[in-house]
Amino acid sequence: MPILSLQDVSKSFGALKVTDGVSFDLEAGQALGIIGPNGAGKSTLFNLITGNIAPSAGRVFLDGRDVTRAPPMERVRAGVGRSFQIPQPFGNLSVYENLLVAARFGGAVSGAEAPGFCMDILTRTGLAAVAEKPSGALSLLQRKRLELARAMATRPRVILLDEIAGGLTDAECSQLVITIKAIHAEGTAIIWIEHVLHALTSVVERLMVLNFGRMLMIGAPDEVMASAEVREIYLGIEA
Ligand SMILES: Nc1ncnc2c1ncn2[C@@H]1O[C@H](COP(=O)(O)OP(=O)(O)OP(=O)(O)O)[C@@H](O)[C@H]1O
Repeated sequence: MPILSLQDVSKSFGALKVTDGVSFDLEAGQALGIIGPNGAGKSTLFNLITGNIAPSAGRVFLDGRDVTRAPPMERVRAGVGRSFQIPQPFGNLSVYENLLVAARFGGAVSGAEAPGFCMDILTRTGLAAVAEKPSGALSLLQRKRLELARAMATRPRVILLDEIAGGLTDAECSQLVITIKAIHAEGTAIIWIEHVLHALTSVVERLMVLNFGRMLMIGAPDEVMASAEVREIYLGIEA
């Protein structure tokens, strides 16, 4: 059974149909990339998965359970992790303290377990050496790593990443990709919206193209990128 399933999900804001009949399944441990032009409805799709917005039509399932009307916190507890559901990092708190707040907020660990749990995530996301640093003093790459760490703090089985590679140099991006690959290799499913295509396609097994809220194509990344229609849409927006 897929861990996540969308069935004919649509969302309109007034007359604007932002998500138009999207259906797909995500199996446990799978990594799916999402690409599409600005305004294609990518972030809206994440909000529909996390429960931050309700669909106008269609259904969302987690582990076969209909969560279409379930609030965000219930979905977090069911294993959907996304960094921005947790309050933004407090710049004057340390990296470790920020993660502790996220872990306690997500309810994934008891007070006694939390320190070890958080240090383990900081190690896996490459932040152990800066655990005591105020998060406001981090480099961009480290802030991205903290975003990843916060997404992991709720013990997710699927992590939603929204343009996490944006703004990084090629070298920094490669370092972040190594960490994301390691998290994926541990069995965590990933859905990743990203304009930095080479980073995305080095991680995901499947790629979805959204255009005007509709799923234009989903499949193996090389097949999707070989499509003439996709190449045309993507012309000029590839990072
Ligand atoms: N709450 C809202 N109310 C009205 N319109 C909205 C709302 N949220 C999003 N939209 C509109 O829906 C469309 C899709 O937005 P969305 O942010 O999902 O696109 P996106 O593919 O993530 O774009 P980007 O790559 O720029 O982040 C846009 O036209 C946006 O203006």
